[in-house]
Order: sequence, then structure tokens, then C-alpha cells
Amino acid sequence: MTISQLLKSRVRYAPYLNRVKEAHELIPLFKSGQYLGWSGFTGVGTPKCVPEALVDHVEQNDLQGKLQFNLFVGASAGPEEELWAQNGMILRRAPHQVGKPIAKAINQGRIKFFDKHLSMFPQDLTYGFYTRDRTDGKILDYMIIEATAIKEDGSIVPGPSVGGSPEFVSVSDKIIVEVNTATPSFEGIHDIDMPVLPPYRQPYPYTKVDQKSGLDSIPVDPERVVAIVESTTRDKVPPNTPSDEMSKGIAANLVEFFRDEVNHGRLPPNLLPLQSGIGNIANAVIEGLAGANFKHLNVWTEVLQDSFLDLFDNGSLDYATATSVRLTEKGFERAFENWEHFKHKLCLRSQVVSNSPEIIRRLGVIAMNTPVEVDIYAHANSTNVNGSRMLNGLGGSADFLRNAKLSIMHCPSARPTKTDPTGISSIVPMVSHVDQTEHDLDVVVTEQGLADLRGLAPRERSREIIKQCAHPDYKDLLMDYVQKSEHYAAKHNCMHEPHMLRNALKFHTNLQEKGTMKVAEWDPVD
Ligand SMILES: CC(=O)SCCNC(=O)CCNC(=O)[C@H](O)C(C)(C)COP(=O)(O)OP(=O)(O)OC[C@H]1O[C@@H](n2cnc3c(N)ncnc32)[C@H](O)[C@@H]1OP(=O)(O)O
Repeated sequence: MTISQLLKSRVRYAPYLNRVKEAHELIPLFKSGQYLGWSGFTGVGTPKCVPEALVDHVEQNDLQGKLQFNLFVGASAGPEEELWAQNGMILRRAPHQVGKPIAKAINQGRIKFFDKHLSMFPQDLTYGFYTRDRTDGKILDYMIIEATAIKEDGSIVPGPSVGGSPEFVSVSDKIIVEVNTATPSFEGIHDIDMPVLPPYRQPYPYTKVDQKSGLDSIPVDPERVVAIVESTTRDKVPPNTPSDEMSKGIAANLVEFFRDEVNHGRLPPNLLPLQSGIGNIANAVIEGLAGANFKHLNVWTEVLQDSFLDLFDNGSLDYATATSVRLTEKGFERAFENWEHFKHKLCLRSQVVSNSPEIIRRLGVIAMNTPVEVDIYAHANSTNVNGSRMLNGLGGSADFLRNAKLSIMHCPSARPTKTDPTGISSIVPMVSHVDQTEHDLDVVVTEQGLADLRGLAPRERSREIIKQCAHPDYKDLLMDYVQKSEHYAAKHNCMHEPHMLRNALKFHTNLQEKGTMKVAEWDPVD
């Protein structure tokens, strides 16, 4: 087949040019039940051509539910994964996903999803934990990885994400590389630490966000690379919801808190490395920080969203390191226009390093993530609505929140339901699923205010969270819950963290039955 000049310029290891294939030629390699790894993290740097060719194959041959794979991606993949979910092509999936079709398939019980800390997932895969029932000794059958260049030694230069690719490549029987020629080469932007298993593992040496000591590409045994496919499609990240009064309110409360911490000497004037989670609210909070006039900020995070470009542009941000730059199409255009400037201020690492608990603690990272709900004692639910409907997964939220110097969760005080504009309170008596515990969180912030929980006992915490963070529609209800629980607990000598178990999840059951968390009254307890 003819090989484009652009592809030739990106593939500098000549023997690979004999293995260039069209995606559809690779279909016979795939058998139902195989274990596959994909590159990508939060929808960028994912393979596109081979997954799409497999979708076409399934759709044209009515193979829905008959050609199914165990699929592992560092975090969420792109729209191709949604098509796989719609076509019944995913048997098992970990560790984080985004998109309505895949969440729907998980919640209908059609995909077996398991949710693991992103810092741990790739290493646990290399340990063979997830493939322990295989009898052929393999871990992954195929790794499909998107590259933006191939070096002279055959090693792979990823694109806008590194994620779990170093680990996946190291344990995959065969490797398929999609070289994306529509995206500029990201060569020079990565710092990659290849996995080393205990007892031989050494400490990651990083003491500053811009320190590099790894490789600039992913080494691979060229014999295992079975095909090179040219990809000409860019990543497609949907636009973020514009910030509104609510998200601006959260950001303003946080900025005031940071200024106060600086004034009291608990943070330096340029703060400490920032981590910001995924989603609209996290994006809006960073937008708010961009207007706050902090200087020489640094970022140690897992995902950079569009709002970080504002921080770079206005000179507030000196350096950012992550495992993924999840920019929208507009965001990428903006970044590529200024690429030479931007690429010297950015480093992409593997997710086991970006999310390494040891480094997060060493650097004193300030972690900010969005929960589904937080309870009056500061346990948080990041994943399961009403205790069982999976949204996206835990991601790296607990990697950061457990280990950060300041662990902050931000969310709106209330969310709408179909029948009630404030039908869901983000502050609840007891969370219906726990991802972050009271032992992890320092600060909860909503547009109403900020609860600084450091050093507070649970009964002080409940008052502070309700007073500062709860929506006015729920303040009295929640205080009534606290008072009744304390009355009950005093009688039964369980005053450390008082609860009325009969009522603890009544916000949730009321929501299921009546479409609002506004309970008419608490059930009596003796
Ligand atoms: C890759 C990474 O791991 S980055 C590191 C951090 N990772 C995480 O924190 C992972 C867990 N967190 C998340 O997945 C997100 O932050 C979320 C879902 C909790 C919030 O996402 P945001 O985009 O900021 O908030 P938003 O208000 O738009 O909610 C997203 C969806 O969750 C739904 N949701 C959120 N909370 C609730 C709730 N209490 N009850 C019902 N639905 C809820 C919203 O209704 C919305 O649904 P829609 O898409 O159908 O409109």
C-alpha cells in the first residue's frame, strides 16, 4: 500500500514501514474474550482507526454481543468506546469511563466495570491481578496505542496523554500503533518511567513539578509491533459548560481561603502545586483562579482542561505536569497556535507517577475535586448516585485527596431534579457510597461558603458543613437531623459521630420515591 509522506516523516524506525496496514486488515486478529489495552486518558490520545473498524465489522455482520472484549484504558477513552458500548463489544472495563452509553451499559449490568485508583490500576495489571484466571500466562493480547511519532529505536512517542500505556505496552503480547498525523508530534513533552516491580522498585525522584528523569518515549520490543496504522483524526472532547454564578461562587470562596492561608503563613504566596479534577465545576474553578492574580503557580495534576490555558496566557502559571492534556478542539487549536511556547511549560508523565501518593505528599499538593455528595461528617461519594448508579468512576480523586497537603472538595450546594430546582442536596446526612472518608478531607466548599474542617471533631464538623455549605432549602432539615441524632446518641453512649440509622438515608429514599430530598419529617427514634 502507499504510505503518506507525513507518515514516513513520523515513523523513523524503517522496519515498521513494512508493517503499515489499513485498520480493516487487522480485524481477523481480534477474537471474542481477548484482553485489550488502549492508550488514552480522559478522551485524548486514544486509538481511533482500529476501534472504529471493529465497530463497522460488528455492525455490518450483526455481531452485537458476540464479539466482546475485556477493555482496559488508563482512564476514559473517546467516542469510539461509546460505540463499543452501544454495540455490546465490552465485556469488562476498568478503571474509569465517561459517556452516557458506557455508563448506561454498566448500569444495565451489561458491562462488568471495576473502579480502581488510577495510580494503582496499571501496576496491578502488571502484577497479573486482573488476568489471574488466564491459563496461557498472558496479560494483554493486544495493546492499541496512539503515537505522534516513532523514534529510530522503534520506541513510541505518545500524544496528549500517557496514562497507563507504559505498563500496558510492557505486558502486552502484541502491539498495534496508530500514528496520528493530524496532530503535531508531541516529542519532547513526555517524561516516562517504565514499570519496575517490587522488590526492585526505586523511589521516583521528583521534588519539583518540572523535574524530569524518565524517558521521552515508551520503549518497546519492535518484534511485538504487528502493525502500524495511520490515523488522521484528532481527539474530540466536547465543550465544557460555561461557568455560571454557582461555579463562580465556589471559585471566589476558594480564592478567599487561599489568600487567608497565605496571610497566615500556611501556604507560600505562589500557593503549592495544584491538582484539579475533571468535569465542568473543576474547569470553572480553575477559570476563577485565573482571575485571582496569583503569580508563579505550579500544577501537579492528572488532567489539564481548557481553563489552564488562561492561567498560562495571563502569566499566572509557570509550569504544569499531568498525564493528560484534555483540551477541547478549540483548546487544542489555541495550544497548537502557541505550541513552541506552551510545550516548554508542560510535561506529561505516566498516571502511576502523576497520581503517585508519595509524590503528592512530598510536594504538598493542593487537591480539588468534585463529589456527587458529601455528608455532615465529610465522607464523600464521587461515583455512585443513590449508592448504586455509576457515573464515571473514582478516577484519581482519592489518590490526591488522601495524600494532598490540602484536600478540598467543591460542588454546588444543590442540584435540580425534574420536579424540583433544588431537589438534590449535595450535603446529606450520610453518603450513600463512600469514596473519600472523613479522614481524607480538609475543606468542603459550595457556592454558599467554605467549611474548614481541619482539627474539628465530628460534631463540630456537622455544624460547620451545614452552616457554611448546605443550600438554604436544606439547612433546617439537616440541623434537625443533627439535633435528633445527638439526642438519640446521648442516650445510647455513641456521641462520637451521631446518626439515626433509620433516617440516615432518608434523603435518598425520598429522592427515589418523590423526586426531591426534601423529606417531610424525620421518623421518630428512641
Ligand atoms: C480522570 C480523573 O479522575 S480526574 C481526577 C478527579 N476525578 C474524580 O473526581 C472522579 C469523580 N468525579 C466525577 O466524575 C465528576 O467530578 C462528577 C460527575 C462528580 C461531577 O462532574 P461535573 O461535570 O463537575 O458536574 P455536573 O454537575 O455537570 O454533573 C455531571 C453529571 O453527574 C450528575 N450528578 C452529579 N451529582 C449527582 C447527584 N448527587 N445525584 C444525581 N446526579 C448527579 C449530574 O446530574 C450530571 O449528569 P448529566 O451529565 O446527566 O447532566
